[in-house]
Amino acid sequence: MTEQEQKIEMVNLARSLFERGYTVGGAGNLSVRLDENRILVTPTGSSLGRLQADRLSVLDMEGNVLEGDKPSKESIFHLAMYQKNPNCKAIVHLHSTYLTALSCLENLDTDNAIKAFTPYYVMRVGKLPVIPYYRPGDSNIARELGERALDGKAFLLANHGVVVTGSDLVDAVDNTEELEETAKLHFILQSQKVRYLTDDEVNDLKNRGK
Ligand SMILES: O=C(CO)COP(=O)(O)O
Ligand SMILES: [Zn+2]
Repeated sequence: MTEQEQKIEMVNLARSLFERGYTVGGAGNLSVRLDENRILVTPTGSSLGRLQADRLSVLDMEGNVLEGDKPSKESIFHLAMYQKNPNCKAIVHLHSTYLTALSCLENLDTDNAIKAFTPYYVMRVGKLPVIPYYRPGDSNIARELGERALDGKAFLLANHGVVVTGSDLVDAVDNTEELEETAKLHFILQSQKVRYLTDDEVNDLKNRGK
């Protein structure tokens, strides 16, 4: 894909997320690793429903702006994750309803906020560690996500939202949609007796990919 095609893909996927209610207002941000030395990221304060390809921010790995508008205030955590995990090629950060609701609960299991009860959650995401609350844009989010970037594909930011990675932007968006759906089911099933997948069932899925 050319760089221009990657920009257009980001605009289209962001609009699709916005139109289906995964994000509102100016919340959330997306990024893609363009090459060894540069990332593409959504501008700060922008609605994911109304991005423009030629205004997306291009940054070097130190966070210097090479092209486009002022980048997301969360670019520092995006950069930290790319620097620590070379397999991470795209990142979606949203305040989607069910995952954000989950992030506000007390007494979450910080190693894994959603225990597996469906195969696609295991195949696409696996587990959901929780990062403690810091204000949006705080460099501590970058420090924590950098330290844990190799631990998994998705992270819940306490009292804030979710961060999901992928092998490209389509993969990161698909992982995010699956995870938001899993959080929704988690709440629907809240007062029911759930049969969780057994360790053997989870391991069998892990070995098969998606
Ligand atoms: O979700 C957000 C902060 O956590 C949105 O911030 P930006 O508009 O700077 O990307
Ligand atoms: Zn946010």
